Amino acid sequence: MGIEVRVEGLTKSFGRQTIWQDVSLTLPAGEVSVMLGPSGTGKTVFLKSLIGLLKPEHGRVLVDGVDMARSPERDIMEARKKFGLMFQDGALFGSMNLFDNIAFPLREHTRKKEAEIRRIVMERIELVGLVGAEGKLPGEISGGMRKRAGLARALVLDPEVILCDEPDSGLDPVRTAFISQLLIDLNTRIDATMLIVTHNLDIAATVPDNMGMLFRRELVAFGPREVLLTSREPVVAQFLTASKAGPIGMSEEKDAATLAAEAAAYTPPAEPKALVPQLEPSAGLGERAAVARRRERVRGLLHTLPERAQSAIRAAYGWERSAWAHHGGAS
Ligand SMILES: Nc1ncnc2c1ncn2[C@@H]1O[C@H](COP(=O)(O)OP(=O)(O)OP(=O)(O)O)[C@@H](O)[C@H]1O
Repeated sequence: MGIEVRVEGLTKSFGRQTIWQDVSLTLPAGEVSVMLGPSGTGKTVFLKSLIGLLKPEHGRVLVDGVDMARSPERDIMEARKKFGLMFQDGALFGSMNLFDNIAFPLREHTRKKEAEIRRIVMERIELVGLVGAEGKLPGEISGGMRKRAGLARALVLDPEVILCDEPDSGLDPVRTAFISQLLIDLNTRIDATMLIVTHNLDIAATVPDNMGMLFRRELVAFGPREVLLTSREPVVAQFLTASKAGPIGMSEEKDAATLAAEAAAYTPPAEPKALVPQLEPSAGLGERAAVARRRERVRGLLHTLPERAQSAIRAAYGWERSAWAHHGGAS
């Protein structure tokens, strides 16, 4: 099973530019989470901070007892092996065929024999549906295939946490739907903790157990998917309905007063988008282990959530409000 990643009070700046500040959240073990946010809000910087490639000035990122921001570099390197990273463009070596690209981390970081490497690589190639393409160069395949190859490479070291940076970028809606299904199936098969950074509203609505949003140097919210999907917070509602009206504009450099005035003047649409069900694993894979764990976790924190989110969660799990009130918990 995947491991929990705990982020506490994280602040990252480049020179005098604060990217985000005081970000706290926990990626629950084995669950799928999505981080949304307009362009340039520091989502990629956040992913890099989680694995210790960038060093935030304040706060901690706790992974199995190691602080990825401040522990000795040797411990960070060791903890980084628990992560699998899927970059936007697949980050494949153009001169290597897919097999060698996917085998690369095994050859670089382990002393495994070639026969064992072949077994692992072919298993991952099958997992992402690329059997037959292993001899091709990245330049000879489609963007969607490159992403799947990037995902296969992220999987060879059996990661406990998988970070995906915009798995949909450059893909058409159909291929995006396939990659969404692949991510859910992957979570079903290996039960890893997953964080997906994306702008894609379909992925946001159908893939994650949990969702967060970065905007204007803050984490606007993070929690069970129902919290954001039912939110009336202007920034969240505008983003999730892809509306032009609201505090998010083309300009990245509005001042605080303009932003506050726009947020105050913004009325969220009368009805938020209807909640669509989360994707189920493909036939034959069984249920995600995360589902039962999440149900219990959410049961425990239900009373702390906004009323709209509570209603949506009760409806999704079939928890009766009256039973909840009478027995102090749902059955
Ligand atoms: N190494 C760096 N040095 C200085 N500034 C950086 C560095 N890396 C990122 N930034 C700045 O941090 C900000 C956030 O960048 P980031 O790529 O994380 O945004 P994002 O939310 O992932 O955007 P997008 O959705 O467009 O990919 C940008 O203003 C970028 O210029």
